[in-house]
Amino acid sequence: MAAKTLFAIRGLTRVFGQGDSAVHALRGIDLDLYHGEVVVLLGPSGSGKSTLLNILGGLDRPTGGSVHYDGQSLADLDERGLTHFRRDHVGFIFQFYNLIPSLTARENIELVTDLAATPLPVDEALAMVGLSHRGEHFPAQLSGGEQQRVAIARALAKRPRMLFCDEPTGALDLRTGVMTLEALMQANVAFQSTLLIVTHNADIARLGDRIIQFADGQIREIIANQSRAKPNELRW
Ligand SMILES: Nc1ncnc2c1ncn2[C@@H]1O[C@H](COP(=O)(O)OP(=O)(O)OP(=O)(O)O)[C@@H](O)[C@H]1O
Repeated sequence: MAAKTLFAIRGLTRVFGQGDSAVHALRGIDLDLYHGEVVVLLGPSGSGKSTLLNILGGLDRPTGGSVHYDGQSLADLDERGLTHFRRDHVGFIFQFYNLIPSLTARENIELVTDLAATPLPVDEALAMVGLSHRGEHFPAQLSGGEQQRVAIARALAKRPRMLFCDEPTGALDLRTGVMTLEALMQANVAFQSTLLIVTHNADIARLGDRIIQFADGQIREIIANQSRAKPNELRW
């Protein structure tokens, strides 16, 4: 059976600014993302990776082309519709964890579970990332890797169909990076969440079902990976 398309992206462009100072961040992207797959996006700094994630996640709008999510054109959604799309279907993981410092790990996750349609209980989300014992701690009392896992628990708690991960291990060492990636892969296994992982780290690409090589706002190559590596097999 053919894989179900979650995102259909056609002729996508994004230009920042105008005239001589215009930056063509995306120069015509055609891509399908399939339900339940893990896609790794590799490319040099400034090649447009974050711009693509922001548009797919409903945080930014394209200059041209189209994005359909499960058949729905994102361009047809008003701001309220985009907010619902983000809230109900997608999770974001960034390099710097974006936790609210004055809230405990549990309270940071509750921010999401209070709004989501069918949330995971907070304790289950914490358990999935191996932090059951840390729910009452504040971000400043947690290591970088632990903070990132709280951020992942927060994203997982909405059982997202799509998880966008922008350099999720960029600030972490190997050991904590591996734990972080294992937490992400849990979402893929437990909820069949589609993962789109942006990284500079070519070794992380081995986790993907497909590896997309980006350059200068365009897709240069898409490589299908027949034997996905496990996070604990990676080295960097
Ligand atoms: N809001 C903005 N205004 C103007 N230019 C922007 C804006 N956002 C991104 N750009 C430009 O668009 C291009 C693509 O940026 P983007 O952040 O998508 O690249 P990236 O591949 O994610 O880079 P990195 O790996 O360094 O995060 C860059 O030249 C960047 O300077």
